[in-house]
Amino acid sequence: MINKLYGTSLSLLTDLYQLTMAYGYWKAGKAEQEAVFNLYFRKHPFQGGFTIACGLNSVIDYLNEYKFQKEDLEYIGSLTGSDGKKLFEPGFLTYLESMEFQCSIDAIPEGTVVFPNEPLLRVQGPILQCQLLETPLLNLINFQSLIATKAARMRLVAKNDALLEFGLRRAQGPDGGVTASRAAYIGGFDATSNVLAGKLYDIPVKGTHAHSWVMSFDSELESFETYAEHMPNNVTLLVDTYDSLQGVRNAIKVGHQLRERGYELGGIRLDSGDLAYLSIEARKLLDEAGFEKTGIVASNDLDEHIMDSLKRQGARIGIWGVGTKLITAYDQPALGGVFKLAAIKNPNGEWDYKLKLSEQAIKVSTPGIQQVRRFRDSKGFVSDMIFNTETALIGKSTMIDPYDFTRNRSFFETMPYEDLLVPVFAKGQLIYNLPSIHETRERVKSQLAHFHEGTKRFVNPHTYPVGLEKSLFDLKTDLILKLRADSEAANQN
Ligand SMILES: Nc1ncnc2c1ncn2[C@@H]1O[C@H](COP(=O)(O)OP(=O)(O)OP(=O)(O)O)[C@@H](O)[C@H]1O
Ligand SMILES: O=P(O)(O)OC[C@H]1O[C@H](OP(=O)(O)OP(=O)(O)O)[C@H](O)[C@@H]1O
Ligand SMILES: O=C(O)c1cccnc1
Repeated sequence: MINKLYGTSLSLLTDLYQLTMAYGYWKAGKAEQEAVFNLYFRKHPFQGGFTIACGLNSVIDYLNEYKFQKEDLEYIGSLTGSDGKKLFEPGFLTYLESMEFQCSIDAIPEGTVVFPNEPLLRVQGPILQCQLLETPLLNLINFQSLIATKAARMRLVAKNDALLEFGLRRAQGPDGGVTASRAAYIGGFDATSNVLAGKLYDIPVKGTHAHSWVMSFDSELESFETYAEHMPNNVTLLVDTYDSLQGVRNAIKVGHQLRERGYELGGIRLDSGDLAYLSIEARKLLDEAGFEKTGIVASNDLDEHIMDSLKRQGARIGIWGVGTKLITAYDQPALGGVFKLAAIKNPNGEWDYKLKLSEQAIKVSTPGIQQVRRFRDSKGFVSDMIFNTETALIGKSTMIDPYDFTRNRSFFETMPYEDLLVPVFAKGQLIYNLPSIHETRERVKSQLAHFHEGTKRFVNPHTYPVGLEKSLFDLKTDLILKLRADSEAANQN
C-alpha cells in the first residue's frame, strides 16, 4: 500500500548513513555477517501507561516490494563525498541491485498493548540488510503506534460513543494523513472523513458538511432544506454557523420534512461554543420535538482530556469528531522508538552479544535475541518478561526490574502466558497471515480489557511491570561491567 501511494519502491526511504554503513560493511567483508537488531521505545507517549503497537502491516507492504530499482541505483551512484569523488564504487551498486531480502523478522502483532523496552520487532539477517532497514522500520512503526495510542486513549474516554476522525486537513502531509487515519481506526475510531484512507484500508467513511455550505445560501434554513432534499439518507446538519440553538430549531424543521418523505434526521453537529451546555440544550430541543434518535456530533479542537471533561459535565454528545489533536498527536508529536544492534554472529557460529552504554540508565540497550513473555492470572495480564531465546527457560523463571535489581518476581511454568513476538518473515519469505484491519481493531479492544484500570488512567498511571529474565539481566550486567572496565583500561593506556 505504502509503495502504491508513491508509485515506486521505497528502498531509498532511508538515511544516507545507512547506505554509507552498508557500503562500509560490504568493503570490510562484513555485509553478510548475521546480526540481530531490536526495535523498541523507551517511554510511553502522552505521559500514559500503555502504547499500542501499530505499523507492522506497512512494514510488510514495504518489505514485500523491497528492491533497489535502476533509477535508485543511478541516484546512489551519483552521490559524491567531500573531495567531489563518487561515494560508492560501481561494485557496491551491483551488489545492491542483485540483493534479495533475506532477513527474518519476528514482531508483536499490530493492536497489541506494549511497554517500554519490549522489542516490537526483531530483525535477524545479514548486517548490511538489517542496517538499511533501521530508518524505514522506525518511520513506519513510530508514527502509527503513536497515533493508534492517541486514538485508543480517546476510545477509553468515549466508551460506546461513536468516534469520527476528521484530521486530514491538519495532518503532516498526505501520507501523514492517510497512515494516521489507518492507525486511528485501529486504535478505536469508527470512521474517517478521509476518502483515500477509506478506499485504501477499508475504513468506513463518514461526514457532515462545513460552514461554507450554510454561508452559501441566503438563510441557514434554506441551506439545511437543500442539503436534505438532495441527500436525504445522509443528513447531519452543522448548526453553529450563526446561533447554535436556533440552528437546532432549523434542523428540527428539516427533520419533520424528512419524516414526511420517509427519512430521518441523522444528526446535528456543534462546532463551537460551550459544547456541554449546547449539547444538553440541543438534546432537550430534539427530544421535545420527537427526535430522540437524532445524534449530536461535537467537534472543535477535541482531545481525550476535553472529551473527559465534557463527559463529566454531563454533555449529551454521542458522536465525537476529532481532527488536529489526534492526527498530529498534538501534545507529543513523536514516539521515540529506536533500533539497536543486540547480537552478531562470530566466525565460530556463536552469538557475540552487543550493548550500547550510556550515562543514562534508560539509554543502555539490552543484548540478546529477545522475546517477550506476557503472564496472566484470572483477572488479566500481570507482567511481561523479556528473555533471550538462546537461554532455555525451564521450570521457574525469575524476572528482575532492570532499573532496580532488588525488585524481582518469580513465575512458574504452570502460570499461563503468551510469547508476544510471532514469526513474520523467515529468511525473506513472508510467513505471517495478516489479520484484517477490523480484526486488528478488535485486538486493541480486547487487549486493553485485560489490563488493570490503573494502567489506563491518564494521570500518574500505574507502571505495568516489565522486567528482564534473570539470565538476560546477568548477561546485560556482565556486558556493562566488561565494557566499563575495557574503557577504563583504555583510558589508562
Ligand atoms: N464545556 C466545555 N468544557 C471544556 N472545554 C470545552 C467546553 N466547550 C468547548 N470546549 C473546548 O474549548 C476549546 C475552545 O472553545 P471556545 O468556545 O473558547 O472557542 P470556539 O468555540 O472555538 O470559538 P470559535 O470557534 O467561535 O472561534 C475547544 O477545544 C473546545 O473543544
Ligand atoms: O477541530 P478539529 O479537531 O481539528 O476537527 C476538525 C475541524 O475541521 C473543521 O474545521 P475548519 O477547518 O472549518 O476550522 P475551524 O473550525 O477551526 O474554523 C471542523 O469543523 C472541525 O472543527
Ligand atoms: O465531515 C465533517 O463534518 C468534517 C470533515 C472534516 C473536518 N471537519 C469536519
